[in-house]
Amino acid sequence: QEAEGATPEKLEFQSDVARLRKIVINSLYSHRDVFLRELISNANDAIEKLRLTALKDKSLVDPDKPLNITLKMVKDEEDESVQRKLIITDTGIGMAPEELKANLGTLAKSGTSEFLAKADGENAGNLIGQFGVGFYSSFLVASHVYVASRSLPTAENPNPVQHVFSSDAEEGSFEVYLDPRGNTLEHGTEITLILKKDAKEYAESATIQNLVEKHSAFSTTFPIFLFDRLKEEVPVEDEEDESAPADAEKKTESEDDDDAIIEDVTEKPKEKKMKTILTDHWMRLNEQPPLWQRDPKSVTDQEYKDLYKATFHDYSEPLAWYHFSGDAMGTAFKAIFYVPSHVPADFWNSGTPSPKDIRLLVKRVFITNDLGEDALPKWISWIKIIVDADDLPLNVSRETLQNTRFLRQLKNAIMKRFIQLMTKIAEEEPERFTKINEQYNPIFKLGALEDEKDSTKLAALIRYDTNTRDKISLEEYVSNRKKGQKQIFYLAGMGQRKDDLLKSVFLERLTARGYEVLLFNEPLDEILVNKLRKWGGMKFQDSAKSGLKFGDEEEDEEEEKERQKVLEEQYKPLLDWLTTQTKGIVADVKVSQRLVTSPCAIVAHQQGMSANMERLMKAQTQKTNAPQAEWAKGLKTLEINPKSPLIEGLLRRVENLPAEEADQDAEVVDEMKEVAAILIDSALVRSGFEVADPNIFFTRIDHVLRRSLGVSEKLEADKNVKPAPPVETGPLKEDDDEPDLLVQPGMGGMGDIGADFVDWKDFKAKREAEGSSEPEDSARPHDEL
Ligand SMILES: Nc1ncnc2c1ncn2[C@@H]1O[C@H](COP(=O)(O)OP(=O)(O)OP(=O)(O)O)[C@@H](O)[C@H]1O
Repeated sequence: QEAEGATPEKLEFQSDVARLRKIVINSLYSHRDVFLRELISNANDAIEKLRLTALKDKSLVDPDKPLNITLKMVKDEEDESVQRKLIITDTGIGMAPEELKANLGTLAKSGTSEFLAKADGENAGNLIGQFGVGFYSSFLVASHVYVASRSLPTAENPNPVQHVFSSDAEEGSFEVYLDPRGNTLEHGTEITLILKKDAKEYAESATIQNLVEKHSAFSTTFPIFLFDRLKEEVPVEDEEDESAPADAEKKTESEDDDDAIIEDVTEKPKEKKMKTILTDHWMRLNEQPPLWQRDPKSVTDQEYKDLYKATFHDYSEPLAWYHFSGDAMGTAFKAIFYVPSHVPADFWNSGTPSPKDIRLLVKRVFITNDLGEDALPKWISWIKIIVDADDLPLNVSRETLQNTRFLRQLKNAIMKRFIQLMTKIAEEEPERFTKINEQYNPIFKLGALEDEKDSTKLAALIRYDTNTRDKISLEEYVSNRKKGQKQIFYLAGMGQRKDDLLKSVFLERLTARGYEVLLFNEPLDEILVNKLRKWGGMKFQDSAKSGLKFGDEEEDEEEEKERQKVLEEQYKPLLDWLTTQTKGIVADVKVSQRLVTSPCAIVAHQQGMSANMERLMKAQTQKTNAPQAEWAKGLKTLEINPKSPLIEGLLRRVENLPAEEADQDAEVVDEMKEVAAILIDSALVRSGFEVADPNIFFTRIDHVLRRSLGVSEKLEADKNVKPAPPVETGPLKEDDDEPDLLVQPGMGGMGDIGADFVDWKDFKAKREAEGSSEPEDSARPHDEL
């Protein structure tokens, strides 16, 4: 009687699988070793799944059955033509027939479509390192793959039957059928690779041992056994016993009685007959205890890196790691955390972090990698950790775990160690730290903002560019302060390049005098200094705000005050006049002490909002604290540079105005007002603010340009344009092959765009009266656009 499912069901691979298999088979030849790592990793996952299921329902799994991975090679030493096989078996969760179809016949893996998209354009060989192609890598070495699998019993199916998935490397289809051998597996999966002719070495014990040691020693904490048939030379036992000394040769040295008779006994080399026998061994390959259980002194860097790659499926090397033991709530644990080569691409976009890379084990057994959203604060949620606790109850659920003080203490221990590690590297290995900092500088900023307790320690790790140096710490800034300097100067311009920041008006005097200024161009910079307020006893001072003090003012305070007084008197007419011109834009007009070359700048008050903050607020939300924000925005001063020829010129013009308004020439006054308005608007732009109405700003510039070119300010552009034809009725005519032209031959050019509406009929009549036969006149050249 034929059992159900015994007839093979032939199925086509999903098209993406077919593509992936092709890429794998064709282009990853030089990386084909990876197949074993991928299959062992799948086997480990399957056993971990089984272990977790068994924690919930013990009746499903026989506790006496071992959880392991076995590797077996099948070959005929005598006959090379016999195809060799490698069989990888796990006692994991197994797959039901529909899972065999779905998991191995379709692509559900997240990274694979990305792999496929990239693999089309690039050498896929380079990509394997980044992605790992899972099960399909079997086809790198196998011409045919059989996957026999038996799933765990369930309530609906208390006695699952073993099925086989079979697929040939050459075909785009696979078959799933009842295993004719019956249930050879208790539960789990057995993958038989029929090795290609050129992949014979994968049936050699030495090759397999070497590969497991290289790539998979850390992929699993479950034992990996290799079944090996060893040749051994053993003595032939059923030979007659020849152990008696062979013909002792008696040689009389002397016949003299006094002399002892020395017998020289030479044992004739005993020709023991040997024979070669084959012995079967199950050899444990990953015998070392898991790396985190070992003494850190006995672990090499390479081993740490290999563990990282195998555990977190990241093929780039970690930048740093830390291996430590600790105690949380009386539970001893061992842990290793890793700093990956990159912060995950979506880190800044994702709101609430849900760290997926804290692998919690209890007594070496994997429990979970989902410790919930609060497992770690956002700033460090990217870290990758292995924690092995000594005695948490094995069946802890995620919810219970989340509430344990164990987790809270663990979290604190990890953060503390991370900061310690970074601080140590920063102090002892500056070059290495520079590399880490390239990736993690914004993370340190976020940490300093988020973490109340260790804010200062994290801020000490931040590196800033300045107008005089690159990548310095706040500590280094403080030790480079000038005599008397009590402020840490900074200039903030979110998203601006360093070169642009260096050109800022606010740096003119500071740079000219040789003071160092921190350059901020990331969103968190200004927010962070507002939180820190001080560093090493020095206050942070925005160089674009009032209140800036060099600290040496006292030296020539009197002289300076006198100079300022003279200038203020000299410029009083201009200051007064500008005050009336700038109502509503700035609160004050002053003679500047900070400008060197620029004619003027807009400076925010100490309590006001810097240009950078204004932009930040605008980018985040338009409405936050609207009235306060508006008030803060108003706190600005226009500073004029008394040494600028432009300002001097304006002063002369103001001085020349007749005192009585009635006597003033209206045209001259308008012209001056326009110049003042442009000056203020450009000061706003130069200082990083936005002008209130860019259109008016450009109209004013237009006027000034006309004046300088001697073009009348009243003359308007010709607004006469061809209006659109009347509404078309009836069905739409198909376009013929004529090219689309933006402007028809003989029609208006630039001046037409955006001009006023002119009635179509009037226009047509006018053009006809002018004798135009447009638009057919294709001989005319096209107007320039
Ligand atoms: N030995 C196995 N036991 C049970 N299920 C398996 C086994 N090998 C593969 N599978 C199932 O087949 C699926 C596809 O495997 P594949 O190796 O292609 O991708 P993956 O393991 O999900 O991803 P990756 O290999 O990148 O980690 C797995 O997700 C798993 O459900």
